[in-house]
Amino acid sequence: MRRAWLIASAGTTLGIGAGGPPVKNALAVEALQVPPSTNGAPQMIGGPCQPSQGLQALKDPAVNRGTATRQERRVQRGMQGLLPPQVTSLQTEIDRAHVAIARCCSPLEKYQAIMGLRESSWDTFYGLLSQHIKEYLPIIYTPTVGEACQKWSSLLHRPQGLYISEEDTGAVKQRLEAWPERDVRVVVLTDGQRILGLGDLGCNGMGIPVGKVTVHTAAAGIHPRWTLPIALDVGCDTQGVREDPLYVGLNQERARGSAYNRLVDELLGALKARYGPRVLIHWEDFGAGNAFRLLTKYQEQGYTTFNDDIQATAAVTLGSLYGAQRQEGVPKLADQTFLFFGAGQANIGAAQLLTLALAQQGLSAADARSRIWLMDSQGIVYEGRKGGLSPQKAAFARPARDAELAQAAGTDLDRAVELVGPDSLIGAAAKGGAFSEKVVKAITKSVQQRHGQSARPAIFALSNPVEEAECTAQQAYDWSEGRAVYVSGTAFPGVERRDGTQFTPGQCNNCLIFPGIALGVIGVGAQMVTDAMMLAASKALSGCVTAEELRDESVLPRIERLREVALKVGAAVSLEALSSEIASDSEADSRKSLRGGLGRASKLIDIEAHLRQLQYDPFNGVAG
Ligand SMILES: O=C([O-])CC(=O)C(=O)O
Ligand SMILES: [Mg+2]
Repeated sequence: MRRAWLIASAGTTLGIGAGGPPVKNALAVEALQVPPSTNGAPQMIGGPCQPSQGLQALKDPAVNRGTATRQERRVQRGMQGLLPPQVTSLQTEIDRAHVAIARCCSPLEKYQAIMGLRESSWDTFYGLLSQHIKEYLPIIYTPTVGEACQKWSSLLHRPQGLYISEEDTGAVKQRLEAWPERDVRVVVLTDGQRILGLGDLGCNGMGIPVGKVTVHTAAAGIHPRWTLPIALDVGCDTQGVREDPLYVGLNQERARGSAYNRLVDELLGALKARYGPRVLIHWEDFGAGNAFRLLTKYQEQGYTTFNDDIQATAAVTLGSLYGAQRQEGVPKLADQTFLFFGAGQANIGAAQLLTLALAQQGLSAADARSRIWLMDSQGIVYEGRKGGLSPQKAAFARPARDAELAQAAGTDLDRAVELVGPDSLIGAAAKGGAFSEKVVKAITKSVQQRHGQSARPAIFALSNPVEEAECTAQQAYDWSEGRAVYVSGTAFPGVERRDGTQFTPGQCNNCLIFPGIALGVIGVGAQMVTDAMMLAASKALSGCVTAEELRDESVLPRIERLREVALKVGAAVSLEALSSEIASDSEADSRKSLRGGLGRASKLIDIEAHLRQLQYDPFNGVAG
């Protein structure tokens, strides 16, 4: 079939392949109200001018709605006979999927069934997620996605993203052309080196960007067409992964140095050339040695980019600290001492953002840093420690006068807590069980000594998946005699109080932040992702927490409110981009009121309305 691609200007209505945001049905082909392109690329809408027919159409997840396909559509697209005669609502299709998935016996079986649905019908899949997000988020995302990555090589998939391997060096542009979509706005990229807390899974890490783009759509309504998951395969240093005869990746040690850099550079250049200068690059689960370096390098080169594990995790951690402050007994942020256990991307990012938050509360940068202690596998980080420090750790190294204390603590966390006397303990070291009874008792005692009997420590066990968590919610509660304000990276079941009542602490996962960042950036065509935008996101997140959630010991909004939270975070991010003049001119000009003289609250409402218009809604698609 001859294929022709349509190039559209913002706001026009075109006949194209199905699946975009809603609209009129002119010319007996799907019509799409083309949302304004904010990535600076010519807006080419993917899809042949002639819509696919019959079985071909039903194999397209953007078109297929199963029995919810309208009769006229069945006739137009030659689908009669290929579908059972009953024409139902999308709700019936969703209910059918729900029943079918409920038959699966394990989380991994559910993962396979639901991801199969994603490959078969976007509207049914995202409709199902919108109605059952609490049930399915732990399947499509952490923790089950971790198990899926560990077993990726023995799962059956249809292509869900792009694999770019070291062998593609020199031909990345051509590989990128295999991806059918012309208007991609968010690329989630991993090299698989540090998948959750599971280590180097190489090419099997693909499950993570696939899960993240799914959450971009489910939470922020980023259209599935606008997202592209990429696994960069440069090898894998985990012997066990490579020895699996079914392993799908390159059977080699990880490429490093110039070979690695050349491939990343070529990929980033190709993405920019194909999708425009403002395509959002979301880095995910890179090793610490590359994560900071690549982020800085491509920020400096003018890419619109953020690292989820550094910046979005930082924003949700800071959001949790803001939320914790709203609980009675928790000292104000500016009066606290913070001990970060683990000095990897998550905790360094959180320490960096916290420094900015404290500066906003009037502390000098030096004073802010003096409240922060970092502890890694060699103990407390201090100036002049043997073996040297990375620049990121060096920024938080304790002055030489603390060397003696650090040496006395050694690598014992309970000793460090006794000596430092923190009010907040933030664990992100992927050391399951590191917050022992002794540690929890020591921090509870130290907070009470400094701030009085009713004071409460913040204990954050952020490592993923669940077996890597530093302590469970129940342990934190029991060992602190009910005082700990607790959050975890992966959801825990409810905690039983001594009086028999239950409560459920919040889940401090970057999924409360990254979808809103993408929505906020895309919504105004922001040219970069700044720390100020991350701070704005944290504040918006903690602003979403309700009094009822606080009463239920959740200092973060409930995960089932993901979509509502993404919109609030997105609006705050867009507003920050507009105020600091980093929104693209064309987009901001088309929405003068967003820049205009309205008050902050009215502007936020106006921006939310604008962002809502851009969101994909499975119940309002064109495919039916
Ligand atoms: O994926 C998650 O649940 C959070 C995350 O980014 C990580 O742990 O690397
Ligand atoms: Mg991650």
